[in-house]
Amino acid sequence: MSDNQEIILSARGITRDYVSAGGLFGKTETVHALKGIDFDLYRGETLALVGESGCGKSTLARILTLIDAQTDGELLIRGNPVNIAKKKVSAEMRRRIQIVFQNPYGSLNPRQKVGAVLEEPLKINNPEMPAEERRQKAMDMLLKVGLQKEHFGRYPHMFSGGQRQRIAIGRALMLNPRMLVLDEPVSALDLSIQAQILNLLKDLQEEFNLSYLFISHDLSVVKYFADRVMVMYFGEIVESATRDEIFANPQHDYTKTLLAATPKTSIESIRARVNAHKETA
Ligand SMILES: Nc1ncnc2c1ncn2[C@@H]1O[C@H](COP(=O)(O)OP(=O)(O)OP(=O)(O)O)[C@@H](O)[C@H]1O
Repeated sequence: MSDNQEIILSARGITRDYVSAGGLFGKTETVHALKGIDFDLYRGETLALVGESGCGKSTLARILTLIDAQTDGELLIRGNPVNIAKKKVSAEMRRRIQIVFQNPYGSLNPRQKVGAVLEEPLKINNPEMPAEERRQKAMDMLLKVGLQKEHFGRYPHMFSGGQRQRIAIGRALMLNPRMLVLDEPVSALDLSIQAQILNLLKDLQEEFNLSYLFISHDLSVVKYFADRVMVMYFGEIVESATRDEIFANPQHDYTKTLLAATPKTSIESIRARVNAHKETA
């Protein structure tokens, strides 16, 4: 956890209902996707959100990144309430929280060269910025995420999955956010590439003092990567503790079930892969 305990984001009783028509006899149906989520995210920490498919992880990710509105409850960014449904949100707040999705293939525009992908957030956020300055910032970011100068003019399809995820991470960082929501950022990648991307994320976190909300179904990755862990089950956080506490002494039955389903070997192997990558880097 961070030394200075500065809270970047707080969720207080966040709920999200989805109401859909077309149930039996045309009745509406309500899915209670989130049922009162409470947590604080501190500066510089990685908070993992784990749970099985359908438990509400992506719904929470969309609310935290101001893509979707909560049905009830309060979201605070550095103490300031934000509510997109009530238009209580500034461009500055949007800038501060960015998201990286699981699928680097789907999240990049195939018709945009990498340089343009990286320049776009600056173009939208600060149209007055001179073109040359924008280009330079995009080029600096390209190198920072481990790509090369000559990649600037290439299209996304010319890159591997890992390289595309580097581009997506670079794009997310262009506006100097304080927080990234990482929604299964390495799940679509080969195991050896996962280690490289996790290392890149760790380096960037240290350099920019970033806070991460790290969504994952893979507890071996979480054990390597997270400082704290929240376990979600049917729209509720059923357990929340430090990484070491969760893995050594899980309290909730569902957490125990999740842990029992993760082979010890996979936890060891992610550590070995990451260390191997560090040695060759
Ligand atoms: N637009 C929607 N309309 C109706 N129900 C939805 C909608 N989006 C999500 N849900 C429902 O809300 C619940 C939570 O879904 P959500 O996608 O947040 O879960 P998840 O944990 O992210 O799952 P996955 O890992 O499969 O993406 C599920 O029951 C899902 O069917």
